Amino acid sequence: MGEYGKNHYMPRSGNKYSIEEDINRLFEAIDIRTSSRVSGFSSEFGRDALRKSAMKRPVRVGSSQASGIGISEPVSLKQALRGLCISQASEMAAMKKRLSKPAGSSGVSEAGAIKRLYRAVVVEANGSGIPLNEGKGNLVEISLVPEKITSNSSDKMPESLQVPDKEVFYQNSNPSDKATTEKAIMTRLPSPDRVVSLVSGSGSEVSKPESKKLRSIDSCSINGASVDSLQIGSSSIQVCVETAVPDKEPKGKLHAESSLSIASAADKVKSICETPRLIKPVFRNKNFIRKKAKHEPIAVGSSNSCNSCVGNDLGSSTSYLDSQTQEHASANGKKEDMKVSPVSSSKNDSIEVNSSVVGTSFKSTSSSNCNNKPKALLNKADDRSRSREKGEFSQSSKSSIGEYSSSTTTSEESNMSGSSRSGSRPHMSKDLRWEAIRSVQKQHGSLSLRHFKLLKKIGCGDIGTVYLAELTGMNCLFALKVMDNDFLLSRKKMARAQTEKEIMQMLDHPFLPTLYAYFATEKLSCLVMEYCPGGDLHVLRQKQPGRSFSEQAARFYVAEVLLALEYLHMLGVVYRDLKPENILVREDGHIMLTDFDLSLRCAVNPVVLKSTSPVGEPAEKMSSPCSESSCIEPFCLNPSFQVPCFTPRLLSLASKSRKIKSDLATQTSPMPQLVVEPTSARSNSFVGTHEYLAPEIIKGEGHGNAVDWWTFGIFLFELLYGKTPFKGSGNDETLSNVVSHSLRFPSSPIVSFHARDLIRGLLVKEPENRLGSVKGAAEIKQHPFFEGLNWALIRCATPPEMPRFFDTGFCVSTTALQKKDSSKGNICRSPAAEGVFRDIVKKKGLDSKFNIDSAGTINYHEGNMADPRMRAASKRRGIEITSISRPIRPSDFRDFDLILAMDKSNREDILEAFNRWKDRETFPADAHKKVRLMCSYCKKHDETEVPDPYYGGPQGFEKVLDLLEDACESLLDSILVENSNIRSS
Ligand SMILES: Nc1ncnc2c1ncn2[C@@H]1O[C@H](COP(=O)(O)OP(=O)(O)OP(=O)(O)O)[C@@H](O)[C@H]1O
Repeated sequence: MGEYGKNHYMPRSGNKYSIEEDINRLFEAIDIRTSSRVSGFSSEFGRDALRKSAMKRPVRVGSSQASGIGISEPVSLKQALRGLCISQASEMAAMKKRLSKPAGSSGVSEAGAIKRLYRAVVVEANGSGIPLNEGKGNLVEISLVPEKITSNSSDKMPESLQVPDKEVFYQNSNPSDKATTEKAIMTRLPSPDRVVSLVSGSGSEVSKPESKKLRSIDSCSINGASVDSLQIGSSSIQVCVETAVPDKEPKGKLHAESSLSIASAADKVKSICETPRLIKPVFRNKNFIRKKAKHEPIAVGSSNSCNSCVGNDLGSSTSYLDSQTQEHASANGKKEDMKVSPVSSSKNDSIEVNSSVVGTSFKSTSSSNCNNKPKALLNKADDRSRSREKGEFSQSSKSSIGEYSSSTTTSEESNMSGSSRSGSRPHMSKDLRWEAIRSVQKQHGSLSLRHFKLLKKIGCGDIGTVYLAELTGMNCLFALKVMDNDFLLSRKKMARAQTEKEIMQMLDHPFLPTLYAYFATEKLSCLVMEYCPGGDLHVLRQKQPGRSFSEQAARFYVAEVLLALEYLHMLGVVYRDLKPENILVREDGHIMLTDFDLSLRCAVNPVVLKSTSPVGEPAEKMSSPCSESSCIEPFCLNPSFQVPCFTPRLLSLASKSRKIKSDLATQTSPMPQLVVEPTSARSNSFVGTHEYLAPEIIKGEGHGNAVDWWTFGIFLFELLYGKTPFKGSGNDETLSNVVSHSLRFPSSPIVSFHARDLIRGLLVKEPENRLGSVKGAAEIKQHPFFEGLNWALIRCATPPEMPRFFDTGFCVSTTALQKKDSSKGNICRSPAAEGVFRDIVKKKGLDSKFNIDSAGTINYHEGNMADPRMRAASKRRGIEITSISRPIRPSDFRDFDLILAMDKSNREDILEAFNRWKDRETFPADAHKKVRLMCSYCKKHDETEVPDPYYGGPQGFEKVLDLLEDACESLLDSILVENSNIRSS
């Protein structure tokens, strides 16, 4: 990690970043004679020479002269391997975890994985005698196949869902194909477990610690090539050195090959996402295109607004939910089940439910929605619903189209390893939501719908309805996606639901959703996900001046989306439905890419591409390794925050031609590049959203990973210009425009050259020439539009916009305060005390961060009080922070000294509680007047937008706590004075 690691992690923890050491040791242990061969190898790592050599030719494995990964380019391979094993965005989280754990405590060793991976590559390269990359010449392929999460027995889908699900798979296949494919699946599966897992697809966790461990390497020979399969956490990495693999599979024999490929071991390392082209898309497909219900205003209780709306069956009206909410408060679980059951006549409600915790979450910086205020969230969700109903913001004309060719899924399934996967994810096992889920499971044996209180319907999609739900008794909020099995079966959407669930089970990334649990009954299937209170980017864009984001904000959002897509591609998932509507805003302002039911799953073959250098290219044009410790490039050894390393400097020259640009990018990246892109993925499904559909999908030419880079271009365009580039008056015209119209940029708003250049590179109609299609996200990240961006730390960056409402409420008390006031029993909060508090924060220049609510509560504008670090720090200081997930109660005013109400929308609740409390308690006579005064004070500060220097960092917490402590003390003094006044009067 070099300076980077030292600067940013070591001082805090005192630990070293072990992965780098491990890698270094690994490389030292290998007899690398680079220096003798490479002239000019003078620096510590011989970077100059390495760079030159790297630029001349791609990596050659097994060749006699200085070839082989790690021999001619040890540094770059090292970096490449690191990049492979830890996606850059999650690297931070992984490090955090490592640093917080005692050495050796983790079952997963990324360094170990790298070693093994490296060993496998080098051994193969040097000694196997296997014909190496004859056809491809210069590529070492490392297959990274996401491992299928298997179900445990309790995670099986209901019987009724299994067979029909297969039917969905094969809906468009002829019987013989189906039989072949089924047979192929069965042939490949070694154990009944796997059959269950693949057929039911109801995989879920096995969150046992040992399953995190690096597994043994299974070796096999595939078509003469050696394949080593190595499992790291959730992924099985298969290392192979194989003969040339065509980038594109030949067309025409797609279906047959699917079946065959499933049966053949070679498909472990090959993409087998071939799908028969069953439907000629383009305009013939338009009958299948229908508007997605979610884009229609939520019609309460209407049946046609959303076919899949479980909520309709449930009685989806707001009033219903409200009443349900109330009933929940008093009724038993049975009643809840009945309410939730879509056809309640049967009271099924047997909601037997085989639940399973899927894994362990991370989200270290984002607050958990545990202990929040459901009511507040309810209000917020109400607001959002109202907005939709009014068509104010979220009325999007963009509807997803999901027309699958069925065998895609089949082949994808076959690619998933059937072995058991640890449910544990390498991040934040301490997430309160996991604890809450586990606790309920422990208590009741399993998790079911009756354990959730549905607070609000958030929205309705193509395959299900999403509710804001509280895990009863746990003060934890989740988004609960409820799908009606009968509906899914009758509409042949079971495969989509299955795909979504299976993909979500694999995810462990800051910008992708965490699936906490999955359970199903005969009637319903439910996904328990992380709840995002910030709405979606479509809505957020509409709120911007001019309905478009500033370039800075757009850059932030697209960068986070890029990292999410990169991670998905590494897992072999082509997302296919990128659009602002599918990007939710977390409460910390960072994004979450959702909705995977249209995604394509396939194998991915990581490729280490060695850069080539044109003869005579002056060395100065190549980015030099950073000697000045000023590089922000995560792969750089000397990163810093200002000057990007390896960023192409000549790209502007290349704007005339994608080809030239790509070459230049290669030239300026002297290191071999690791490309983990599902480049050979192919599907003929007609899926996506009209305005976002890539030309190759519309033309029915078969598509692969490049569709995500097309949609990425449209997405950036829309964020910047407030509209998509090819939108026509109707869907047909839009599709026609996509295929035939050239890209034009509106004259306003003014958008920078770099942004336009990036869009131009992405919106190339031929997928093979599109930016990102060959080298994936890495290529896009290098574009000057992103210059200066610190990819690894973006999750800690301050988002352009925080959700308007903090949907969390916190009550604070200090033990000291309570003791001091024990004589009185009740602490009487007074406006005078609040005045003192206000003065203090004002004096400290922090009055825009804290204000006093009309109810006399103190609002803290930024930061996340629920963060476990915050809690731990406050505990050390004897301050107790209790986060609550319910409306404020009158007694809270007695029990807590400070009530930090994070959600301004629930002010009325607070005021009501306050008034009820005050009626029964002693209170100064002028309270009402003061309350009014504070109200106007509050209003003023509502409008204040302040940067957030305290957000996210430990020092920030400390400062907040300082402030809090001061405030508490002052408050106490005033309270005591006030109380004694009251007593004496
Ligand atoms: N985790 C979440 N937190 C908050 N809101 C969510 C969450 N997941 C989904 N939503 C919202 O719920 C609504 C329905 O989502 P859902 O994914 O079911 O439908 P969709 O996005 O229309 O996708 P599809 O129809 O393809 O399933 C959307 O408005 C979405 O923004």
